[in-house]
Amino acid sequence: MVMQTAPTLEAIRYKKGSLEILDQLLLPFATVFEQVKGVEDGHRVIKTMKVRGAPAIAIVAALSLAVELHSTALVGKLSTAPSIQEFVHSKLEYLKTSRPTAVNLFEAAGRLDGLVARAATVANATAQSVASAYIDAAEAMLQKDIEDNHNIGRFGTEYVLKHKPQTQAEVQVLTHCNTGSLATAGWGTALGIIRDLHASGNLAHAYCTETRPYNQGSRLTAYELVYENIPATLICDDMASALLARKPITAIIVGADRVAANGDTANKIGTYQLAITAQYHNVLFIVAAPSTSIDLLTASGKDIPIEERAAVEVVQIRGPSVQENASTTVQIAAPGIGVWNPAFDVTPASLISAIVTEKGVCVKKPGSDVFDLKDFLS
Ligand SMILES: CSC[C@H]1O[C@H](OP(=O)(O)O)[C@H](O)[C@@H]1O
Repeated sequence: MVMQTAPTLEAIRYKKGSLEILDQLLLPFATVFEQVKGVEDGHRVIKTMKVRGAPAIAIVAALSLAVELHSTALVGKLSTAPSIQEFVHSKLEYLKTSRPTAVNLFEAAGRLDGLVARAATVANATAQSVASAYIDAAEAMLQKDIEDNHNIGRFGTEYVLKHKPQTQAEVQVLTHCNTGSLATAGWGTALGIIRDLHASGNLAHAYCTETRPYNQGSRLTAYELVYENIPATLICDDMASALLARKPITAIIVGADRVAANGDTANKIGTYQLAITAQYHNVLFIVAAPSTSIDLLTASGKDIPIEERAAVEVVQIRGPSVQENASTTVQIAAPGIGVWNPAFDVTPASLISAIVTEKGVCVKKPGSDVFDLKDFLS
């Protein structure tokens, strides 16, 4: 473990052969980076949510295998192109079992698997050439994600400014969960739009929800907003409708873990009720995600697998520990109570105003209740 004293919003640190992730279980109480030495570590830090957020999960999974492949000992052991290909395939299959809902992990695994299969069949392919092809592609994901996020920010800002009510001189937004630098390679998706609105002088105020049970809002998004000096206020999840009734909120902007072909969107639990209240209050409801979050093979939201997590996340709450660089949990529910803890819900396309990606903004065709994402991506 590498201890850090200065706060940082860099959640993934990579250089060839070395990967470190910021342990998000300890934020905002301590900034501690943990080494990810290979696929076993990668799977564990994703499953335990030391790293989380759909794009970050995919990147850390891919880089954990890059680190393992970089080990010359391994390429020495697996001396042929087909043996490396089989090794990569089995490791990617294993990484896919870490968390089920965010499709970015499955998209990255499928793409890298195909790339390695092709690299293994070219003339004169060697173990080293196949390993290098994988490593180069995994490394490219870091830069591509940051570029995509900046484009999402730009397109999202344009959309909000074009569609905000004439009566609102200033933009005020509400966001849910954490979709910022901590959930991506950097900048963020929904939080990237909020950053862009702020950087371009168009944001009057941002509100973020606590996001129970895991508190990505109060622990992570609030931390990022404070760090960036963005004028912001934290609310409890059950205050959202009151906020929309009392304040001139321009838009609710959220991320996505998986967007079905018709636009139904799986995102952090609580997103669905925010979309309902947005429609009731005639507030824009915007989903922001890279195109890798769009799953054209899943027709609608009813086919999206929803992760259910452990009861401890609901009956306990995380706080600072007396011990430096640590956090602890406190029981907040009556012992013995039953718990249901779905990590995500599905917001129907009909409640979503626009889906903002790095390729542009997808809206519904006039008279339609759903999006045509196949057409949008073609
Ligand atoms: C840009 S990240 C998308 C997504 O990831 C979060 O889930 P989790 O913290 O459980 O990994 C949340 O649903 C965000 O909107």
